[in-house]
Amino acid sequence: MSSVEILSEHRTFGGTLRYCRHAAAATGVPMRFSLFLPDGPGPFPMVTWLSGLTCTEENFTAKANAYGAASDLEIAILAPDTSPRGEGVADDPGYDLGQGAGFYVDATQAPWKPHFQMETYIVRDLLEAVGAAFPVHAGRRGIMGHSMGGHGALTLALRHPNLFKTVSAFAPIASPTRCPWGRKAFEAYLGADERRWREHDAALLIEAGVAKGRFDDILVEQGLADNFLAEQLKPELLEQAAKAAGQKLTVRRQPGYDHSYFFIATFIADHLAWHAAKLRR
Ligand SMILES: N[C@@H](CCC(=O)N[C@@H](CSC=O)C(=O)NCC(=O)O)C(=O)O
Repeated sequence: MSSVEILSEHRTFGGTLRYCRHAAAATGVPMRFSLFLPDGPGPFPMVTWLSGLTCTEENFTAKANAYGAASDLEIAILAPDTSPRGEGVADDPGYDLGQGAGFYVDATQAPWKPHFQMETYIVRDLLEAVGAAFPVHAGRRGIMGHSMGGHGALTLALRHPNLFKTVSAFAPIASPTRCPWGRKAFEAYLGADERRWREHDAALLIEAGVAKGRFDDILVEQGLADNFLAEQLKPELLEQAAKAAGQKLTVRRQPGYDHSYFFIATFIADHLAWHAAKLRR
């Protein structure tokens, strides 16, 4: 179990936002995360937010406008970095691979394998470290994310039964095996055998019935002015998969909204309320 170092602490919306660092066995390098806790003894239900390409643990804290709602709803929000970082950690000149683009999978291929173990990092090291250091409820966890992080939220929830009770996503990469961002990352991290890719594809997992009996609904928010919608995101693939599997999935399409945190900030309170209501049951 790793200990958590608090790097800074900020009062906000009647709660406390902390930036933290801890040693993580999976990635082999120190990892950073942010955690918002409402005031009070807890233990609080906790929603984990997974950010998208190019993000750190700071994009959500600065831009999502989430903490007023989180305070009112008395839920914690955990937001990790999107990859291992630092000297000695592999990288790529592209914004969509390497540092800042971990895709929430465990890499099996060189040069990524030694540190890019983001799935195990999130579901084991991060949740254990936060659970040991802060008053959060292990049985009341939700997960959500944006774009690459929407793919991460959906696939981690689907692949790890009993870890998360609720899952939602903003403009998620619905089917990474069928879009350029996903295909590039999966080939690099998981290798050329596309059968391994399918295990990390939210639409294919839903179609295979993995969500049935576990999630009474899955909520997806999608802006219709999102530049990445047609080529990278494809929410219709989630809808087709859910229909085929008899899984309830709600896609809310929002005219005029783009891919940015302005879109996220507009609808984050709705998602937090949706998670909070289910996590309280
Ligand atoms: N820089 C790239 C696009 C990068 C981008 O849009 N990143 C999004 C997530 S995209 C999918 O995972 C993001 O959240 N950026 C951070 C922010 O604060 O907005 C390009 O130029 O196309």
